[in-house]
Amino acid sequence: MTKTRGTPAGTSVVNHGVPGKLMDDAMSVLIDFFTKTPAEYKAQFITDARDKSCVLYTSNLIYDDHEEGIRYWRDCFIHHCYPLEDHIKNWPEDPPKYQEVIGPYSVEVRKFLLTILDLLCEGLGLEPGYFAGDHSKTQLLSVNHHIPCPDPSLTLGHAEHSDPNLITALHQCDVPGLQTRKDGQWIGVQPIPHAFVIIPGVQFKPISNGMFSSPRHRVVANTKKHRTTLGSFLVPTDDSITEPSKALINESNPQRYKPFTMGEFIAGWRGRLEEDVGLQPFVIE
Ligand SMILES: O=C(O)CCC(=O)C(=O)O
Ligand SMILES: [Fe+2]
Repeated sequence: MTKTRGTPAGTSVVNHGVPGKLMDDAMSVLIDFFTKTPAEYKAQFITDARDKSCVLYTSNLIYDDHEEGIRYWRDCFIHHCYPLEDHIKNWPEDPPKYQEVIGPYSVEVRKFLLTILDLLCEGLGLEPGYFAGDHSKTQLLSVNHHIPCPDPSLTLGHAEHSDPNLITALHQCDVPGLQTRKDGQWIGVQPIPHAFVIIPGVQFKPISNGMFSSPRHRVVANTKKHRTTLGSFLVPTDDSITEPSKALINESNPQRYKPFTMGEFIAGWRGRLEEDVGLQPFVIE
């Protein structure tokens, strides 16, 4: 059985079934991608077209639209992972082991996340497998790379946010930086070797009829070291419906959210950092 260590940012999970060697290989391939793969090769992934298979960008995908105009101290590489055979051919060929390592890594992380989702079903009164179809069909690997920052007091590696998707498994390198908010204070989420930090996304608030909130988190920049993290995101398809679990609704706990599709949610979300603002259109007053 998985051994969990509760932190307010979600939960760091070890003994999760993803082999430690595969995690180390994945981390080292991605560090190589950011630090050794020639810039001329990587330039092919820099694009404004958001429907491209792989996108390499700096700061925040949607910062031009962002009302606060926030810029992050990070580079990010993101691509689809599921179904593997549809996407692997579009992934980088430099480092040469990219596809050979990240293919099995993404398959194993997906299996693990689906197991976690089944455990969450129990607590939410949903039948096992409830999240296995369209709710979790889109799988993204989002890799953050933060170079050393001369003045961390001026910027953040990643601004405070909640993840807008269903669930995230975050794999940190050994350089700290992730922080979570608890009782108005920021607390560091220390990297634990071979652990994943599980971050339930904003979708769990309406699914749990308001019982769960998605943990708010941010990343502080570091003056000396590079920091790399691999985020595996499971995201509902655009037409998948999010709605409160019927098992949690009764006379004393009436339904608090209308059903909505992921497409409707994302159209209004557009990088808002507040989960409650993104969910506001679906609240039953
Ligand atoms: O890099 C980290 O530690 C966190 C990244 C994160 O929160 C995200 O990609 O949503
Ligand atoms: Fe996040």
